[in-house]
Formats: sequence, structure tokens, C-alpha cells
Amino acid sequence: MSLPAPSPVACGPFLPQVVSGALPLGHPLRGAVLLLGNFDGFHLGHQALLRAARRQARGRPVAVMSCEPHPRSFFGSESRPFRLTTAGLKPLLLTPHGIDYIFAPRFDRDFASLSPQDFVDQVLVAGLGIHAVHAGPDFRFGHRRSGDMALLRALGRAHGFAVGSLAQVTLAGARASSTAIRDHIRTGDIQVANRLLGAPWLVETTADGTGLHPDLCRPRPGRYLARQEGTAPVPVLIGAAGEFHLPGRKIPGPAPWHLLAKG
Ligand SMILES: Cc1cc2nc3c(=O)[nH]c(=O)nc-3n(C[C@H](O)[C@H](O)[C@H](O)COP(=O)(O)O)c2cc1C
Ligand SMILES: Nc1ncnc2c1ncn2[C@@H]1O[C@H](COP(=O)(O)OP(=O)(O)O)[C@@H](O)[C@H]1O
Repeated sequence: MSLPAPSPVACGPFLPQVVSGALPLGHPLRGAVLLLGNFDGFHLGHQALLRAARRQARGRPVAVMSCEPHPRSFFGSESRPFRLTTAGLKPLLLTPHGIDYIFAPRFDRDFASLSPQDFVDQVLVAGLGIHAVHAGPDFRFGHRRSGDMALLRALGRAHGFAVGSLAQVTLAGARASSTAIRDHIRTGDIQVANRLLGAPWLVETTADGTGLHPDLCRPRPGRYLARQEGTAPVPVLIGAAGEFHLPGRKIPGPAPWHLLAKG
């Protein structure tokens, strides 16, 4: 996809830049306010965290961490396709939110083995030169999830960076979470999933447009209402293995779709 170069500060609808490792000294993206987590989908909880981060950023770059592969894939903790966002669509998903860059480190054995202290020292401080980080109250990090927000705050004080957080964001009494959204999609409750996402679910198809991307969570098979950017909604049929059909129409190609409702 060739789109305008990313801006070092949030000032318009630019695709965020994806970086997977250390930023060289003097790089314009150093000194960012970084949101910590996986951010599969960018749901209401993630959006609230971003608002808090942006208030603090005061013109500094704002970045989102998103490991690849997803840690759940790395640990094999999911037997079914589960992702809400493919790696390829994440920059597009985050564009309306004015994110400057996506920090997408490779989640491999070495990365997963980093202690919380080494993650902070080597990755956040030395590698990215972060100004501040934000994470939800339940955020865990480092080998065997041994680091929590109390440790992150202590490490922030030691290194001189700020650590922001917020109370859990809920909708109708339930915590907004990627897991809850996956569950709604699997039962076909796309509208409920979309309310938690704060926007229609953005899906990528296979290159020939006839199936959902193999990483994506599978909606309950059936008929849905969907649209591509700038076009009117049309009915689509989704099969049990993610087959994607437009009854009576030619598949218009691999451009992403927004799933609007069960239809
Ligand atoms: C540097 C680093 C190392 C991590 N190591 C582990 C680990 O060894 N085991 C683990 O379950 N999660 C680890 N995590 C946490 C995962 O990124 C992820 O949050 C966790 O698997 C839970 O994912 P979930 O929120 O989708 O359930 C690590 C995170 C970071 C940043
Ligand atoms: N409902 C929520 N309210 C507040 N913070 C949240 C919420 N959901 C996620 N977060 C925070 O957003 C960051 C990314 O969350 P992540 O673990 O990737 O998503 P999820 O918890 O939805 O699976 C983490 O710091 C997490 O604590």
C-alpha cells in the first residue's frame, strides 16, 4: 500500500510508521508516549487509554505497541483463528486515531524471556527513548507475565519516565476487551462487537477476495451486511471456514471490508 509518509507528530490522517526495533539516537520518533499492550482491534478501552496518553503527549509522538506474532499465537494458547486485526491492516485501523508509530517487536523466545526490568531498560529506555508509557490497570509484562503496574511505576520513577493508567472501561457493566469482542463475533453479534470496537469491524480478505484472512476470528457462518470504503452496504455470505461471497456479484478484490451487522 503506498500512502503518504507518516508524520512525526499527530497532525492528520497519516498511516502510522511500523518500527520493530530500536530507534537510532536522534530519530524523530524517540521521546514518544507509548501505549503498552497488544491492541488487537482498537476498542473503547484502548481508545480511552489513547485519550489519556494524548493529553500528556503535548505534541510528542504517540505510539502503540503491538507484538508480532500476537503472543497468543506464539504461546499456542488459541486453537482457532482469533485475531481482530491482521498485522497488515493495523496501520489503517489506527490511522483515524492519529497514532504516529506502531512499535511491533518480534515476539519470539528471546523477547518473551525478557525480565520486566530488562524490557524497560533495553527496549523502552535504551531502544525507544520513551517519554512516558500508558497501560490499563491489569497490564502484565515480562517473562511469565511477572511485571505489573506497581513494578512499572517503580521502574518509571527509577528511569525518570511517567506511567499513566486509568480505571477499567466498561460498556453495560462488562469490561471492553478483545476477548469479549471475539466472543461476540463468534456468536454472530456483530453489532455488539462493533459497539465495543467503537466502529464497524475492519476485516481483510485473502488476495482473491473470496475468504477472510486466515488469522482473523471467524464470525458465525451466515449473512452479514458489509461495505467497502466509499461504497454502499451489500449483503455478504460468510462460511464456516471463512469463505466470503457476495451473492449475485463479482468479488471486487482484496480491499478491506467493514462488517456492519448480521443481515
Ligand atoms: C517483554 C515481554 C515478555 C513477555 N513474556 C511473557 C511470557 O513469558 N508469558 C506470557 O504468558 N506472557 C508474556 N508477556 C505478556 C504477553 O505480551 C501478553 O500480554 C500475554 O500473553 C497475555 O495476552 P492476552 O492479554 O491476549 O491474554 C510478555 C510481555 C512482554 C512485553
Ligand atoms: N477496558 C479497558 N479499560 C482500560 N484499559 C484497558 C481495557 N482493555 C484493555 N486495556 C489496556 O489496554 C492495553 C492493551 O490491552 P490488551 O491486553 O492488548 O487488550 P485486551 O485487554 O482487550 O485483550 C493494556 O494496557 C490494557 O491494560
